This record gives sequence, C-alpha cells and structure tokens, in this order.
Amino acid sequence: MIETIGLRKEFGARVAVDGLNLTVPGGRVTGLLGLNGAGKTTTIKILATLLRQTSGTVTVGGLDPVKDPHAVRKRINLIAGGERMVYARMTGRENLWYFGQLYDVPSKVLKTRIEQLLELVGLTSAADIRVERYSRGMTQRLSIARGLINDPDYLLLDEPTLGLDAPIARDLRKVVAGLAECGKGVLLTSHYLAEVEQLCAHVYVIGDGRHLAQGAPAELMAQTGCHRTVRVTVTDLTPRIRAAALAFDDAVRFAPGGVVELNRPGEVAGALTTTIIEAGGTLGGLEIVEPSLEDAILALNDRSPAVAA
Ligand SMILES: Nc1ncnc2c1ncn2[C@@H]1O[C@H](COP(=O)(O)OP(=O)(O)OP(=O)(O)O)[C@@H](O)[C@H]1O
Repeated sequence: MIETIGLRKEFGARVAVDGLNLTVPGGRVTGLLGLNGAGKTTTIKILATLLRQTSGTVTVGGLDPVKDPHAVRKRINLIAGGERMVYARMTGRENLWYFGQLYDVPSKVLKTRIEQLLELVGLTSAADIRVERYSRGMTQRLSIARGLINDPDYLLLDEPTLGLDAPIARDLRKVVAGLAECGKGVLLTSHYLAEVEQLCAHVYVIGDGRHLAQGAPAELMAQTGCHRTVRVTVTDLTPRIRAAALAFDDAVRFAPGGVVELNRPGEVAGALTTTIIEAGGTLGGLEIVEPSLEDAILALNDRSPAVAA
C-alpha cells in the first residue's frame, strides 16, 4: 500500500500540499479529486519520486521514496494524460523496449511483456509504426503500456483520459478497472467525474492542499447533503398547487415550464406528486435526477473557509 502521513509541499511561500494523509491499497482504484490548483499533481509527483516533500512521510509498499528512490521506482509508475511520455521518432515497440531497459527488466521477460502490453492496449498491429504517425488515442494507449512496462504494483494516473475521444477513454477505463482487479493499487486524478464514480471505490477530496473529505463516491454525496432531485412537471401550475407544494416542503423550488423541484434525502417523489394531484394538478412528467460527484465536490469547496477565501 502507498501511505502518506502529514504530507506537505511548499513552493516558496506557496503551500501546495498541506498535511495530507492518504492510503492507496492494492486491488482498487482510489480517486484524488479537487478543483484546479488543489494539489493533486504535486501529490502524485511526490509519490512518483519526481518531487521531494517539504515534510511528512511517504511509504510505498513499506519503502521510503526519499531514502530508497530506485527501489520505489521499480514498484510504481506514472501516467500523466496531459504529457507526452513516449518518443515520437521511435515505433511503439521500440519505445516499450527502451523504457523496459531503463527499468532493468530482463530482456527475455521484456520481450514477452511488450507483446502482452501491446495486445492489452490494442496496438499489436501498429507496434512497428513510428509514434509520430499515431493518433492521439494511440499515443495515449502506448503511454499506458509504457506505464506498465515495469509491472508496477502501484500506478499513478494523472488525468489519463484527458482529451481522448469517448470510445478510447472507455477502453482505457476498462484497462484501469482490470488492473485493479489484478491486485494493483491505482491512484487516479480526473476531471471527468463520471469516470471517477465508475472506477473509484474510495475517493479523497482536497482543496488548497488540504483534506476536505473521503469515502466512497455515494458516501461523499450523502455526507455533503447532495440528494436526488425530484422534478415534477405540472401542466397547469396554479397558485393553489404552488402553495400546497410549499406546505408539503418549504425546500420546494419552481422552475420554468411548470416544474416543481425538490432535493431531499429519502423517497419523496410519491408524496410530492400525491400532494400536487390532490391540489388539482395534472402531471406532465416526473423525473428523478441522481446527485453527482461534481455536486459533492462543489459543496465541499463552498463549505471550506480556507478554499472559499
Ligand atoms: N513548481 C511549482 N512552483 C510553484 N508553485 C507550484 C509549482 N507546482 C505547483 N505549484 C502550485 O501549487 C498548487 C497546486 O498545484 P497542482 O498542480 O498540484 O494542483 P492540481 O490540483 O494538480 O491542479 P490542476 O487540476 O489544475 O492540475 C497551485 O497553486 C500551483 O500553482
């Protein structure tokens, strides 16, 4: 498992990471979320041994990256979606060979592993084409293969699907889910919150480098009071119906098009529609809108005085 205790990183007077305690166990995808500048990339770079923390401790499978960076690098790898992490002038296969040698993977093992990884990311037929001729999605898939070349126990994914078309991003998500199923520990940052909801069993939310909340995505939504919204369309929204809806619950809101909205925990759709019908309303539609992780993150940031300041 990767563990940080009181992790802190200062860039001059700027505190990018401020006392983070994180745990990334094997066998699941852990999310690290926050608005721009929250400290996600800095945290990932520290875990990847690319940056050194100002204070606090990090252990990767029991090893200290500061004391033993070489051993840690063998056990982790980083894939950053926003950065080109492969060489354009080399073919896909040459890239994998080159990076595998950097990791001291024995040639025989490397040969087999390259074939397996090319297969995994769907690049077998393009393996001997130079990367400069690859599409963006192919380059990204090669970056994933490169990130797995040392068969890492832990994979750090910083916006891995950034800028990818939906089908390619979906394929990558399948690969990531499969890696966690195989026992690897994955730490994922992503602005695509639907991706996080789909992949992450546990999520940390940070703001201004500090811990704001953690839990399963559904727990975070519940913690932040982000409930499902009931949206009833009434064909003739008379003052009487409005009054009855407000008497039912003063959190009721009215939207254009005769829409009556209510965001409350628990099951309120049945009781609200009954109230409207009893007040003489005719239902034109009923929609239940599930809360999103985005709602939860925005609520957490609004709630945090340090972040809001
Ligand atoms: N090398 C650096 N020198 C100075 N400040 C930095 C440096 N790297 C990051 N920062 C600052 O640290 C803070 C955290 O940045 P970081 O890139 O870790 O955030 P992030 O959560 O990854 O943001 P984004 O979602 O925009 O990528 C920001 O205020 C950023 O400006």
